[in-house]
Amino acid sequence: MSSDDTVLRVALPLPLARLFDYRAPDGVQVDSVQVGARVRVPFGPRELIGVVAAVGPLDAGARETKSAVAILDTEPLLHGELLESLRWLARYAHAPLGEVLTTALPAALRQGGPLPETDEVVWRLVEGASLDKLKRDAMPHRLATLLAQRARSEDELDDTLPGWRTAARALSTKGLAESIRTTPARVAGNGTPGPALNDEQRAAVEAIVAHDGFGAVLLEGVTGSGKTEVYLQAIADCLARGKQALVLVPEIGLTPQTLARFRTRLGIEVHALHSGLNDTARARVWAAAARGEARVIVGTRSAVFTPLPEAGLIVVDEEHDGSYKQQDGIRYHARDFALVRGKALGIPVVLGSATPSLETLHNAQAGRFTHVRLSKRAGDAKPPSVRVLDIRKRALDAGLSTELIAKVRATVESGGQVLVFRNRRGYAPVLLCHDCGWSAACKRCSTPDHPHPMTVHAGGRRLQCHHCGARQAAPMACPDCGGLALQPQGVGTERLEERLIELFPDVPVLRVDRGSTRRRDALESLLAELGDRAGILVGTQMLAKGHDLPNLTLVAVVGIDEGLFSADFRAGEKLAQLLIQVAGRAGRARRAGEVWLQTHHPTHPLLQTLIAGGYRAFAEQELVEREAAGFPPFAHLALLRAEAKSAEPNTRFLALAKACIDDARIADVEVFGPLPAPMPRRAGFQRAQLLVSAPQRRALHAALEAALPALRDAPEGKRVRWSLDVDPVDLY
Ligand SMILES: Nc1ncnc2c1ncn2[C@@H]1O[C@H](COP(=O)(O)OP(=O)(O)OP(=O)(O)O)[C@@H](O)[C@H]1O
Ligand SMILES: [Zn+2]
Repeated sequence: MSSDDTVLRVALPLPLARLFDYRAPDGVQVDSVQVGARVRVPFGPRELIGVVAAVGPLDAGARETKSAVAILDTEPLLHGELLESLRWLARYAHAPLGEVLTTALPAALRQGGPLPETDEVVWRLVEGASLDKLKRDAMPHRLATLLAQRARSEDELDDTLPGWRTAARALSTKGLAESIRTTPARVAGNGTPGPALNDEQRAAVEAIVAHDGFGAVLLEGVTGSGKTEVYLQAIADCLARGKQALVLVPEIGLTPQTLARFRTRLGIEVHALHSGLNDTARARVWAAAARGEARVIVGTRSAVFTPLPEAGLIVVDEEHDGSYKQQDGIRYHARDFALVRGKALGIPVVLGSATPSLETLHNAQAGRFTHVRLSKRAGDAKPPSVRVLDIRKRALDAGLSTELIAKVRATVESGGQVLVFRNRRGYAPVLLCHDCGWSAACKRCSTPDHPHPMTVHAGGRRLQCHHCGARQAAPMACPDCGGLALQPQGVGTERLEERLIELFPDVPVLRVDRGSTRRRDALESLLAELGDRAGILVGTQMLAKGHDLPNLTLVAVVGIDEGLFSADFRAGEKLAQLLIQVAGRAGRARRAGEVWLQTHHPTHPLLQTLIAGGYRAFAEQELVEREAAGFPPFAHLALLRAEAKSAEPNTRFLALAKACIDDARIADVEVFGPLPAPMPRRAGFQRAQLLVSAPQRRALHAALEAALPALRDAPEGKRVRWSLDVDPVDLY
């Protein structure tokens, strides 16, 4: 094959399910171009960055083939396992490879930037430095003590010891410390040993490290049972074998507290990857991992795309967490993709949770995952006791019953901390006119049949739509009847906070939700400020995870009743997980914890089962029901969504899709719809959907495979925004 007849097949970031052929740039030997290298190519009037997916013979029927502008990588950026896994993902999501690669690469690399340098300035003590002359506990002494454990990069010092630079200068002048440029992670020191593991924890670590090759391990441990200690030991083992470890955590679980714990215990630089990093920093971590310099990477969802040339272990903490599912673009599930990668890499994957997803439990029961349990809390902590408070016919004060207020008072008076959990941000869920019954609805998200209420914020002065973000000032008078009887209905976290401050003026009341803690570390400093003092935290699910508050003894759950009656078949599972996780914040240290649950439905089966038998009993019952109803994990779903300014194009497109799937005549595939989405209008768009279900994945994929080519070309498809979600988590 002469190089004249050889072309580069390039994956471009376009919603087109094909590769694009280009000749090598002028002066470049086509044979020298490697699959996985980035390339800059002309596309219409613009230039795009793509990735070479294959090098192959020119298609005989091809018209003029343009030349690429430049090859950006001499070594392939994507190769080996990661490239193969991403190709798998493209097939599984029925998405163009170019879009999958765009999702997987850090923005700076996607835009064509060079693979960044990864050496950093690292501080260390000079040989034989004596700390005797330093004043104890002064900054230079504290810095020197840190450096005595191991050398540390400037980035890490910024995180751990604010204001360290002056101290470093002082140490350097005294000839005690020096800085060098090096690649960070190679400067391992000694970790600080953690608590001695209990028998269950030890068995769990052994079950993980026993895997020589791929194996999925479900680590089901009650809240506070020491799952993190198990991860840390397994990671230490992985490091000792000279391998890299990747740890995935939920979006709100990656706190500076977690990172500090990992760094101290492992005695090595831990690279964090999360949405708070800028593009350069992300690309640097990616590069450090690709070069094998980053040995431990802890990150949120998209960190699952980190290259791991020397992989040894992947951990997915809180594997049931909703934030692992990407909800737009390429709708991948980080836990599921972690399993795919683990298999391709031949390494163990640990899925940890106190409340495993039903998918994962089902896999464990079917024998596909090893199942290990931590059945009790670590150390001296006891499980919290749970009390259900029947509030039917009781007077409520900002949603709080008299008994509950008395209990909160008793708790703070005895020096304890209280968490009041309410999963609704804002002041009140609805603004209602008491004269005529008008209520404030979002103009962009409501239909005549489905008014979507706007949430009241700022003590009643502002209205906000939690779905499309629309905001406006609250009206002074009712727009319908002109009456002045507008009243916020129901209770959100803001209103609870306001009332609790009035009721308990002598203790700090802190509100924790997305409104109050936009910045990543804001929550951390709020909690640090509270310390061990008596006080009250009011919050949404942001408070349900990841935080160890030793002095928190009472968790009060108010207003979860909406969740008991949702139409979504996963609502029960989500509510059960949330309740167990929130309850798990209570009594994590020596003081015993209590959970009080206020409800109008004390006899609801979900609550009854959870209280009598815990998450286990709930999950078992729910699995039976899912099987009977033919829902996941006993069926596999794909959701085809369409949105348009009016309803008609959606229906046309989805009807066509249904016809295409029906025509394919794949056995056992069922199609439901077209139907309006559970939220039939959002931000001015009408929304409809088609649900495809099959008992076997293979049948589901065959049906999609058969229908998609026609849908991609159909004129009906050009009049709507449509997307396909394989394994949807939210059905709207
Ligand atoms: N073997 C042990 N002995 C004593 N204390 C332990 C032991 N293992 C863990 N702990 C302590 O128990 C607490 C809970 O541990 P850890 O955070 O690992 O639990 P977890 O299961 O990850 O918690 P959760 O998932 O509920 O957030 C921590 O303060 C930890 O230091
Ligand atoms: Zn809206």
